[in-house]
Amino acid sequence: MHRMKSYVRRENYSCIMTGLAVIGIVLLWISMTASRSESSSDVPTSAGHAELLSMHSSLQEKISSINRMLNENPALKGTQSLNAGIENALTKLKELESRFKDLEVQVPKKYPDVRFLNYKDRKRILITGGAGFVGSHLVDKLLLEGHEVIAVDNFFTGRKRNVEHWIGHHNFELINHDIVNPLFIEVDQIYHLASPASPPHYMFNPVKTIKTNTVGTINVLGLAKRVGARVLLASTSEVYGDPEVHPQTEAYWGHVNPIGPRACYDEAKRVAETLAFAYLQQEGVPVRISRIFNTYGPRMHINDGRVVSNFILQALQGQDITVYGNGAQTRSFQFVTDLVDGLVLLMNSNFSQPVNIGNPDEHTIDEFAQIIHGMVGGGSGVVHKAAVEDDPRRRKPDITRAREQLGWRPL
Ligand SMILES: O=c1ccn([C@@H]2O[C@H](COP(=O)(O)OP(=O)(O)O[C@H]3OC[C@@H](O)[C@H](O)[C@H]3O)[C@@H](O)[C@H]2O)c(=O)[nH]1
Repeated sequence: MHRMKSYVRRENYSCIMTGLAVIGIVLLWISMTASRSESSSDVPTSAGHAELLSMHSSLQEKISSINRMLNENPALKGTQSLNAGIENALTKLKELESRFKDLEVQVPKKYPDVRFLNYKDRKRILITGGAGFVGSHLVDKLLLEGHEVIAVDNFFTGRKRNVEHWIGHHNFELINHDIVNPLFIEVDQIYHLASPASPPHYMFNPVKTIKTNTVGTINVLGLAKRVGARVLLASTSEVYGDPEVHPQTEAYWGHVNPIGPRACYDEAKRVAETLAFAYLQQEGVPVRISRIFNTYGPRMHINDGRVVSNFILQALQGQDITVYGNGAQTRSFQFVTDLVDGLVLLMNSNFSQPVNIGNPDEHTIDEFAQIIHGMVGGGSGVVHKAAVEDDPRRRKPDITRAREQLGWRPL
């Protein structure tokens, strides 16, 4: 909950910061324009820069001469030569703006510092769904550790802005590709995360969700077989369905309605696990299977539709917090960087059985609504809406296996 508090504060803070940033950018632009003309001799010169500065000073001269003309003879206002002068100045101003844009692109980008790994330790790692909420945090971690990362995404729920801070970095590549189609690429490891994960998103196009998790998984496992890569499958706590065992251990087979609205995700992820095991047993592909429980953190989309972002958004906007059903259903939430640490530990372990990655700190959704309300404050009430069909009533991971096999637990 300590993590949750700082997350909520950060979300609140980021709204204010966005506004300040916009104002800042405008002020910065103005000050850059002014300071470049004032201190042209101090500015380091490149060909484009020097040209820009001379354009700028000639523009300034022109505007001063127009002003001089105006001051000396106000009767000139509206004459042909003055109009031509102003038009000329405006054209030059437009050119100047476009040169600024070009130069901005040329300014070398500052990237986060990445560790140096020698060629033996450095891996080429593919992340399907690499521009998504979890995928982008994994991109950060693996790049910072010094690996080469190729992120593949079809941008259905992923966003370029989640990884834009790495675009252009020599260790990073972003490919717009739908994993339902085969991919030919040489890699050492594959984190297979591609799939919508929020219930409203995966229910939006159930057939596509099934294809992504079945055909997409076959493509990933086939690729791993061809190039000898290791695969980590992002499975889910939803393979337990509406569980009759509590807390859920990996040995529990689950309780899923095969034709319910959640089946497109739950059953497709179950098939994905089956496929991973078949490729392990039949083809010897090294696989790792993570069963990911509810997760929250930065880069969750504002319209993600899951409970954490919905409640925070509603509370920030002073709207009623909408609890589906009676609010007695339970969940436990882990912070996204804990999850990503667990995924990397699992990938690099020798363990091929499924492993729960989640936080055992369980709360009812009603309690959770109160927690968010308490943190954000404001005038929101809590209202109960119709229950969601097949909504799991209790969910809490047993993480004994993760602790014993990986030495992992949420911080
Ligand atoms: O606005 C809301 C949203 C959700 N909820 C409730 O909050 C609980 C959690 O719902 P979420 O949509 O966040 O997530 P769910 O637990 O249903 O599914 C999630 O499970 C684990 C992951 O693998 C997936 O990311 C996702 O499928 C549910 O009981 C849901 O009915 C609300 O009461 N109000």
